[in-house]
Amino acid sequence: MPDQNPSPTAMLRVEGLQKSYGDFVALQNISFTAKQGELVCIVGPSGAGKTTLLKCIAGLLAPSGGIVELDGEAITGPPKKMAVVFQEYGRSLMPWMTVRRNVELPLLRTTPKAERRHLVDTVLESVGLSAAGDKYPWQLSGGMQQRVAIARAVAYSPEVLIMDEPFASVDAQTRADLEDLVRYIWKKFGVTVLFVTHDIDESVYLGQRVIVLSMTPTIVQEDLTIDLPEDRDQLNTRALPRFTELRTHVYEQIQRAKRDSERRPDAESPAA
Ligand SMILES: Nc1ncnc2c1ncn2[C@@H]1O[C@H](COP(=O)(O)OP(=O)(O)OP(=O)(O)O)[C@@H](O)[C@H]1O
Repeated sequence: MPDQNPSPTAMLRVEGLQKSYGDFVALQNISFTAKQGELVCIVGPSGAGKTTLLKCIAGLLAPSGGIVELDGEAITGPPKKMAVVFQEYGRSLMPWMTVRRNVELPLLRTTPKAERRHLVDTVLESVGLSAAGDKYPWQLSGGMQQRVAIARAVAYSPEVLIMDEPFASVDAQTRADLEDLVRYIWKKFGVTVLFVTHDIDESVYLGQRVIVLSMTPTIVQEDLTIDLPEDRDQLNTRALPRFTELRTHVYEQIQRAKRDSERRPDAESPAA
């Protein structure tokens, strides 16, 4: 039975979410909430259903059962208050439009010109791309392109920002910079962030919570509070003994998820 009296501060509520592809149960029973302004990371073994979960939350896939609510309203299609940043930034930016135009695109029908210009300036500055507004995406590095995708998502003033493996295809140094950018943007704009990653260290570094998914059929195996100091930086935070403890814990949870799925006699092997 779903909670009849959910917390008034839950920006996102997922309750008993189930998703099947034909006979294959990808998500069995997923429940969690994210409060307004929280930064929640989701990790799990490959094929656990992270993308499926995000697509259900983003209104791109219809759940087979359960509830997904944004700000108290059921999600039945892509919600206006939500923006999504995917891994393939190359495919999400329009190569024939300048950076400025790309960022402005979702605002064209909703925001007057002067306000739009100001907004685009603000977000480009926030992601360190003030000087690149007149360039085209193909003139930028991968990391810069992903900054444009983040700027565009933020310009839209979403209440929830969904990020699906956004930094999987950039180099390690750029990745560290982009992680810091996410925390900066999150604090500056007060947006609720749901961040899916394969990278355990990244999830612990970024998140206020880390949700660990089990293998298919998937449930929430653990919802872990990351009790690291709020002010984080790549060198000092990652050198904290507590950081090591938390990453070890999440690593063990993911190993457990894999072992449990191998032991299940009826386990279906996920499609390649
Ligand atoms: N359209 C589909 N039809 C059938 N099965 C699917 C479909 N999409 C995903 N699946 C299956 O559902 C399961 C979860 O897939 P999903 O892509 O959500 O996992 P994931 O955790 O995001 O994976 P990865 O970490 O490898 O990106 C997998 O076993 C996958 O093969």
